[in-house]
Amino acid sequence: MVEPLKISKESSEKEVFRKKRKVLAPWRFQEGYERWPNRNWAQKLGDGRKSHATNQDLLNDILKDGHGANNTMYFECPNKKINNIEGLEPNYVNQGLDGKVQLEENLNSAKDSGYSSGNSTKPQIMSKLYKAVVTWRFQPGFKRHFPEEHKLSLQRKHHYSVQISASCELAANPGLGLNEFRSIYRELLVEEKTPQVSGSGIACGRRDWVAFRKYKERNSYDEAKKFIGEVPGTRIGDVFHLRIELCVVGLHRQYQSSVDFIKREEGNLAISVVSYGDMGELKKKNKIDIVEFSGSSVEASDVTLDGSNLALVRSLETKTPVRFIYGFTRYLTAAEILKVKAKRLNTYIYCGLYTIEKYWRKRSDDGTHYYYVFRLRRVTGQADLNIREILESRKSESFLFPGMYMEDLSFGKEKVPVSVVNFIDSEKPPFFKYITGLRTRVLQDPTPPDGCGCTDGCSDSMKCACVVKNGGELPFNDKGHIVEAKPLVFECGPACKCPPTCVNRVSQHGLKYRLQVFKTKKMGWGVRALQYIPSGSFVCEYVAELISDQEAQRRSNDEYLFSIGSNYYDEKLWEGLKTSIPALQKGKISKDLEGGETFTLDTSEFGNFSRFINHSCMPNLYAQNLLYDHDNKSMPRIMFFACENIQPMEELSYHYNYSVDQVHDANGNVKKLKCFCGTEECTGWLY
Ligand SMILES: C[S@@+](CC[C@H](N)C(=O)[O-])C[C@H]1O[C@@H](n2cnc3c(N)ncnc32)[C@H](O)[C@@H]1O
Repeated sequence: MVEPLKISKESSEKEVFRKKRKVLAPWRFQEGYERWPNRNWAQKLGDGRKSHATNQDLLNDILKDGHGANNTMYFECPNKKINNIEGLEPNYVNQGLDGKVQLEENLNSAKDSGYSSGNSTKPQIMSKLYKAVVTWRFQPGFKRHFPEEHKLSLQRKHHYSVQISASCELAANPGLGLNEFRSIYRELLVEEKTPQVSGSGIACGRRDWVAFRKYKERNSYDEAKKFIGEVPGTRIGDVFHLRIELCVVGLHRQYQSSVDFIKREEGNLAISVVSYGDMGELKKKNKIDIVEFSGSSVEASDVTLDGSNLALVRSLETKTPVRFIYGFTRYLTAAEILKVKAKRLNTYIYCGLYTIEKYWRKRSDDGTHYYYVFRLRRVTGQADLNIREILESRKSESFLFPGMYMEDLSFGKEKVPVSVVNFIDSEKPPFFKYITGLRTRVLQDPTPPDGCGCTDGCSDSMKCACVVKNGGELPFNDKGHIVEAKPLVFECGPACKCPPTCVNRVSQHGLKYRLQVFKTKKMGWGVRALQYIPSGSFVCEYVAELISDQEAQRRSNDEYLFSIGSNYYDEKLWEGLKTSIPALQKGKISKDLEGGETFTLDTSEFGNFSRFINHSCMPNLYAQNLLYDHDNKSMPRIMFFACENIQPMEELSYHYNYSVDQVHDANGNVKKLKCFCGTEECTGWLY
């Protein structure tokens, strides 16, 4: 038996403060149901923070309230056997971490750190506690809510301001418009299905068309605004990969026709042409001073000039300069097809202004029809252009093949692949071992949960033992959405007689939504939804290595620690919610919690994609304590449920629940980290 470790007054204050701050919020969420934050609760939290001038005040307050009575920290009991239970990673023992080695490791590190059984008041202890940098990590947290109308009005405001600034700047620099268009297009590229947009004459379903439609909706795009000669903001050598980009920047405003024109009283005047070249031929001669453009074909008997041919002839007659854009086609490799979701890639290069010198009628090779050929000469004095170099460097393609793309971060371990994209740079996600079940050596002797005996459904609150454990109410509705946040949810488990389809088995079936890990601009990697996720849906588990808090203190990387703790008994935190969970009623404190031992999940080395979910001050997920395969209440699983409807491409986030000025570095100095969640509610700091 390892003696309990008594800790210094200062550390016990910290411990108690930590417990006090583990807050779960009293909000309910159902599909489509939103509500304002519980003001009393928010007020209480605010008051709580303000009224405790020192931790000692807070400590006294808590002790008076009867909370935080377990101020004794226990040393991890090292010599218990390791159990494998369903859902837990089975091979941990095989990795050389058997109980004996661990016992020695613990004893050595205890000596190193100044810990010893029954004697922990040495000053070194605090430095060791500080060493792990945070006194508490991100935790099951709270969520402030805004009604849908409020969020919509925020979006509209945001949208409006984008529209204004974009259109003002666009006039001066059409390139800005191109960037915006490309980012819309890239977003569509990473979605698996192209959203359908109906509308006038646009062939729906093509990502480029859909992106253009969205771009036009956001900007005051004037299709009729056409330039003769140079187009402000464009330069010779500009490269494009989508025909529609030429429309966006104004070089060529015809979606499909190769000749763009301007209307004049005397008839249309050609102002730009897009000519498809043979890359092999061009690479050989690399000369663009004189080019030939094949106009539209005509019947053999027809000698009249009309349409685009006539417009080109008028430009010849009036010596109107014509913009010449060369188009080349490249067939993509299998890997590239995956990224661009097309078999060919066109490259359009703006070559400058040309004048049309002459034209003639030519018979097609098969002799069935005629077409007009126009010879164009490049206007002298324009910038040189090396088309070959542009095509060979493929630098311009980087916006389509940026950074990296990975089909499945889990390498088939998840039921639904989790893709990875990086449009910011070429960095790959940091290495970690992907696991889908908790990895642990601290979960010993798990009390097997009392299974229910239901064979005809688990919704009967009188009959189903698991429903009874949940206070007589099923935690999920008939769509499998959680009804409200609870201190702890019990799902049916391995010992239950009900089938896997049971209504009380929701989070144990793994991932079902398409999600994507992506590189954010300011917060490193993040996770986003690729499809709509209704409020209340189970999204994912924080799958990690489960370690004791003491072990967490020893770990040098604190970026991926999630303190699970146990806040079930803090009734104040559950005000307004039904907390009639029998196992959590006073007087029924289980043996798991008697010692007050608390645990942490660490995903720095082992974990799933949830390690990349960032913090937000206005999150769309919340962390729910949940048990199904064991009964140890000090080690609940952390399950993320959607606390609002999540739209495709929306970043997933939860509230890390840190407290400003409560995070310390190895020397005990307060550490600070700015928050970049960018929401209306942002407090500016993560901690
Ligand atoms: C669990 S990790 C989240 C994934 C992380 N972005 C990454 O690239 O691995 C937590 C770390 O992400 C960063 N982070 C998460 N949310 C943030 C936010 N709202 N603002 C700034 N940084 C954030 C911080 O560096 C934090 O320590």
